[in-house]
Amino acid sequence: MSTLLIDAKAINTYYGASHILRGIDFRVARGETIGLMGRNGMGKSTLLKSIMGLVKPRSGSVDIAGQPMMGRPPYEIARLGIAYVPEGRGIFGNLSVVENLKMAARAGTRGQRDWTYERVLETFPRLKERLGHGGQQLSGGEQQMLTIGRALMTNPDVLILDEATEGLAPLIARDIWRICQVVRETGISSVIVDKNWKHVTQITDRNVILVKGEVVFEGSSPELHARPQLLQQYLGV
Ligand SMILES: Nc1ncnc2c1ncn2[C@@H]1O[C@H](COP(=O)(O)OP(=O)(O)OP(=O)(O)O)[C@@H](O)[C@H]1O
Repeated sequence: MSTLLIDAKAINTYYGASHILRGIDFRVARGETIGLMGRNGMGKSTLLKSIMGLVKPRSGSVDIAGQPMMGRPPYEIARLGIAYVPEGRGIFGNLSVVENLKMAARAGTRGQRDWTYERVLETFPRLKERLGHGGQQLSGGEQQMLTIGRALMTNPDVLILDEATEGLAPLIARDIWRICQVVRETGISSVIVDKNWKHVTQITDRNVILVKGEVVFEGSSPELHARPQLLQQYLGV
């Protein structure tokens, strides 16, 4: 079995005539935590959507767990163990917290059921206090936790978080980072897109920086920290 859970090669993605992703290679190995960084509009979300089958690249290949999946629908990609939490959430506002979580439950690709309803609630004590609430009655941070909790209920091999802490109060954001660490410790791979490079690089094995749809840096957190001029140049920090 391939050890690469995601193996995207030479991806070129367009929106109409705009050439957004320019020959990107991006891979995720089992157990790896990856930071995907870059300023606004550099193509991070488009890369994630290209992997998830939400946007079809014009050329390149996307293999998921060793299977060629480019152009396949998102649910088929999710079935291969990829859980995607898009920017801006996406819970079912008219369903309760319990319903949102329980409807997502399934075993992972190897039959694993590490993330049960009970474990998700232990990990997100705030949700436990809101079980009967409808999704739309939750605060932004609670909604984000519910989306992540729902993704974990699918027992994924890879968890993809696009701007999960965006707009959240610092205490709530800290809770999301704690959860990222728990996810890492349970051996699930993650791809984390976040503006806070300090938090990102604390938990990542590898970081990828995009500028105008191209990979301009790829390396470990110590490698990135050793080159502060890159942070300045590519992230504007
Ligand atoms: N549906 C769309 N149609 C046309 N252009 C789009 C669409 N979505 C994104 N774009 C453009 O594609 C480029 C890359 O956007 P993308 O959302 O992938 O960037 P990003 O790095 O995720 O940044 P952000 O943090 O702002 O989401 C931007 O120039 C954006 O304006």
